[in-house]
Amino acid sequence: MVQFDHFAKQYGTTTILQIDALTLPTGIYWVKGANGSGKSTLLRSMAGVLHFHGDITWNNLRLKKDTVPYRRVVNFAEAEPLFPEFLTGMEMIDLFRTAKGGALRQEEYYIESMQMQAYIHQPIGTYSSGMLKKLSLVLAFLGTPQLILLDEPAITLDVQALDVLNHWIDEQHTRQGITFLLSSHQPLAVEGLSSQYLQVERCTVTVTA
Ligand SMILES: Nc1ncnc2c1ncn2[C@@H]1O[C@H](COP(=O)(O)OP(=O)(O)OP(=O)(O)O)[C@@H](O)[C@H]1O
Repeated sequence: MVQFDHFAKQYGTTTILQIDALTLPTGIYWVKGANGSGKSTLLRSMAGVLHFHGDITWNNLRLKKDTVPYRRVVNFAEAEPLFPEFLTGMEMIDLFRTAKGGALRQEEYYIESMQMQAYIHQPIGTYSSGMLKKLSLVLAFLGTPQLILLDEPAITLDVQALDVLNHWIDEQHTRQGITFLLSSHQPLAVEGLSSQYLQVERCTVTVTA
């Protein structure tokens, strides 16, 4: 369960989001909203990447007080990921898996199902945008996350890769009870997607049936 407690995010003097109190039970949420409404700001705040006022809690872990344990179970993939170009995909995976406490060789299932074997040992600087996106999605599933935040996961993915991603989400939600927040401008074909979604509008976030 996610809880927002007097959450507010400003850039300079402009308030982008204000959520006094909001609880999100376990589930799969589609985060909707117009360009510039604050979807990425919301997800980046929840990931602990941005400074904000108030606090966000995942179960009993408060982001600001329990930062390390919170970030261990909350994984995030940026809309437009940026990684050091001189590292290989596998080196990034090793770094993330170790930091997130994932089991040895956990990544193999994800690499194989996304068919990334041919380039996973190549430097990231040689990757296309779709290859980079796939890597960022693999990283978001490593460790033992309880909440996964995916910002625009569908962009640059081919149809086959999108099917694989939908399967990962459905499988991890069903088997492990992982909660997902997925921001997307396109309708998502995830099987377990709840009928509720998060509507982000300037300054407000509402859960809508
Ligand atoms: N670093 C920043 N400095 C100042 N303003 C910012 C910054 N980042 C985002 N904003 C502003 O915050 C608002 C929300 O941006 P955000 O990227 O969260 O929107 P979004 O809903 O994800 O948009 P899109 O659908 O276009 O990706 C926008 O008005 C944007 O201009």
